[in-house]
Amino acid sequence: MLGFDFDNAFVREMPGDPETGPRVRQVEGALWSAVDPTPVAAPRLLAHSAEMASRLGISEEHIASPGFARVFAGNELLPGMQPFASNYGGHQFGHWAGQLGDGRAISLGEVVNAAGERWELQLKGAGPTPYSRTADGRAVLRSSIREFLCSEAMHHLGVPTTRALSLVGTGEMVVRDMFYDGHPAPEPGAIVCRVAPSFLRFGNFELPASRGNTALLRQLADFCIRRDFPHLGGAGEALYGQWFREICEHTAVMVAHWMRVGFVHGVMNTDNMSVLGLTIDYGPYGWIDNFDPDWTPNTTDAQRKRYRFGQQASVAYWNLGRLAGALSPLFDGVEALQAGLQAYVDTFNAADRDNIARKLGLAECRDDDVGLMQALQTLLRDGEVDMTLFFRALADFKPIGFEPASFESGTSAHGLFADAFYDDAKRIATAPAFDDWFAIYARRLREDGSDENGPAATHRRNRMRAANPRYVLRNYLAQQAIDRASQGDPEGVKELLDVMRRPYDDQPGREAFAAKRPDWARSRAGCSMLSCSS
Ligand SMILES: Nc1ncnc2c1ncn2[C@@H]1O[C@H](COP(=O)(O)OP(=O)(O)OP(=O)(O)O)[C@@H](O)[C@H]1O
Ligand SMILES: [Mg+2]
Repeated sequence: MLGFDFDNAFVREMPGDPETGPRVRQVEGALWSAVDPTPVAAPRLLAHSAEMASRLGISEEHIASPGFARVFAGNELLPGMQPFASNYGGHQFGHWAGQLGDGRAISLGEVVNAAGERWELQLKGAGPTPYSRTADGRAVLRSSIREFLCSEAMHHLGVPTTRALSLVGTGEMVVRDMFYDGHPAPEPGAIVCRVAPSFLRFGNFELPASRGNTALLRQLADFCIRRDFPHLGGAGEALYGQWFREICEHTAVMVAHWMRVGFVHGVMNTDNMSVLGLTIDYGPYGWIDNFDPDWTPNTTDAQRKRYRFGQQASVAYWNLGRLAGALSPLFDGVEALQAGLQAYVDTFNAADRDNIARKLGLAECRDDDVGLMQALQTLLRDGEVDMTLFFRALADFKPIGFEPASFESGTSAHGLFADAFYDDAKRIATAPAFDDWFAIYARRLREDGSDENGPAATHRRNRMRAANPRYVLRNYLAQQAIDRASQGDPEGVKELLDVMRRPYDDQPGREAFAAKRPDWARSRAGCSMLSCSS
């Protein structure tokens, strides 16, 4: 019926909790607990990803049937499904938090599709588990819409990510104190089915390590290598070393993509870091509007801004350090772990340079170009310039015949970028500095042999447009879709998803989705500030 078989390797091969059901508890010596989703009152499919469905071999006809909504609300299990919550710990905001685990995520099973790909299906918001602690195991519609949309938007942007298959309304209300200010209120509930080859997180390894259970740690590491890194060869420490190195490299590539597209994860705790280097846990994330490396959308982190945009590469390194510590019982010395961390640095730097070359339209990134990008970023920050609009427009900059001062006087370059500024006074104040920068940039492009309208310029523009998206999931766009869905109309979610399917293409008639943040959204909840309460 669904066109796939289940092959539940994790629960088959890894030790599980002897107790089943959702009683809250510490679970020692086991990596997962069997627990069923709690049925909901009135499942209703609000949106789905056609790409993910077809990848799994699920037909559109099946998606439209009531059975689909029931299964992906957790009301019905298909043959072969073995629901479980996984047991993990984590460092939250720099501190070891002990056992956390899937408190509201319940995996249904591992699918192997017709192409032989393995995809784990996981419901987020499916009800209480042994790891729910004091919370309810549910998720609200607004946060589920955000997770659903961003998972797919990131995929289409080329950023490694967990995917989303479906968004199902539960027909039940969930009480949340959105700003932790003593005003709890009921909100509609929803469940996302997310999909990934593996949901293993750094925290899955940290927890057995923190309890001194090296045998369990080793069992999990061996399993992860076997299932999720089958291409790695060798044995023993050499194999573990290669594996850790790949985790580091994948993490570096992921964060470099975040920096390229202006994504701020918002809560990079080690329990939210995937060993496959997939973006996971779309909670209080946000997108950069005006370029500001110090910005974080997460209101819980507003004071220290640990997870601000410009800090993400360092935080990922710190997180990998925690993972290295957890894995250290598998190693005699520290060299292999240190080499892995160094591989993170090297991979990130190489990816960052690649970003510079592609975003600026250079054939390659020379040492001086790193400074050129840094100077530009300072200007973008000082001038309060929209990151997405600016880089997109940069492809149309004409280096030949560019005269300094034209930026200020309103000809040439200026016209291209005028729309990217949020503040007129700042635009005027930074105009001379932008002029200087464009003069250097124009010279640099001419050195690269860019012609005005010939094939070299076309090639450069196409390359830039493939690195600098026209459409990103701006915070206010997601909020508008949420507002509509909260009134009972999910069409806004579907339309936004459709726009985000082709983020690098100009889509005539959809200019509004590329518009910079409107004034009303500057300080509105959900648009520039996101609560962890989800
Ligand atoms: N409503 C909830 N009910 C039960 N547990 C929750 C709830 N919200 C969060 N948790 C748990 O709190 C911990 C940290 O939460 P965090 O916000 O990082 O994750 P999350 O958004 O629930 O999910 P994930 O990381 O699976 O995407 C996790 O163990 C998570 O399962
Ligand atoms: Mg989480």
